[in-house]
Amino acid sequence: MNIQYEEPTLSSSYSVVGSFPKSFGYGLEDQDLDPEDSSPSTSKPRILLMGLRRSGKSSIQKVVFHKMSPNETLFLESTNKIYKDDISSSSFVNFQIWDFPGQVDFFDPTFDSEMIFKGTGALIFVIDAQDDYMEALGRLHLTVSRAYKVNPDINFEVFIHKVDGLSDDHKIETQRDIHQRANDDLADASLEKLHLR
Ligand SMILES: Nc1nc2c(ncn2[C@@H]2O[C@H](COP(=O)(O)OP(=O)(O)OP(=O)(O)O)[C@@H](O)[C@H]2O)c(=O)[nH]1
Repeated sequence: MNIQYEEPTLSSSYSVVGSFPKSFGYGLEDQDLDPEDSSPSTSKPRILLMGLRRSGKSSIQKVVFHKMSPNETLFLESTNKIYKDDISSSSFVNFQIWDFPGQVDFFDPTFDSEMIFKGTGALIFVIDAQDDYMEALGRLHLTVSRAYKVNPDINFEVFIHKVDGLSDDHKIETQRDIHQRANDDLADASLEKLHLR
C-alpha cells in the first residue's frame, strides 16, 4: 500500500498537518523510559503528543524527528505506554517529546496529572481528519481542561492530521468546524481563557 501525503495548504491558528518534512536533520537517540524516572532529562522543556488511538501521533514524531518515511508508519504498532523521546541535536535544540497512548485514562489513579502537566510547555492534540472527529473533540475538551487546571501556562495546539484524503474545500470546512466546536465546548465550560491554536 502506498500512502501519499500532500503539502499542507492551510495555515492558521489550527494547524493542518498534511505532510511531513522530509528531513529535519536531527541526530537522535530513542528512549523508552519510565515517565516516573527522575533523571535530569525530565526537566527539559517538554511537549506532549496526545489524541485518539491511530490519529497519527507516533507517525508525526517518527517522520519529523527520526527521518522515518511516511510509508513505514503503516507498520507502527499502537503505543501502549508513554514514550519519552529526547530531541537534543545541540544546546539550542534540547527538549523532550512524550508520545501518549491513544487510550489514556485521566481518571486512573496511576495517571499522575500533576507530574505530567506541571513541567509541560506545550500539548499537541492530534485529530484524524479522515475519521469522524466528534469523539476526538470530546477527548480534546477533557484533555485540555484537565491539563489547564494543573498548569494554565501550557500552550495548547490542535493538529488536524491526515488531510491527504480531503479536498481543499473539505479541508477548510473541517478546520472551521473543529475550531468552532472546540471553542464552543470551552465556552460552555466557562473556559474561554484557555486558548487553542
Ligand atoms: N492517510 C494518512 N495516514 C496516516 C498519516 N499519518 C499517519 N497515518 C497512518 O495512521 C495510522 C496510525 O498511526 P500512528 O502514528 O500509529 O497513530 P497513533 O496516534 O500513534 O496511535 P496509538 O499509538 O494507537 O495512539 C498508521 O497506519 C499510519 O500509517 C497521514 O498523514 N495520512
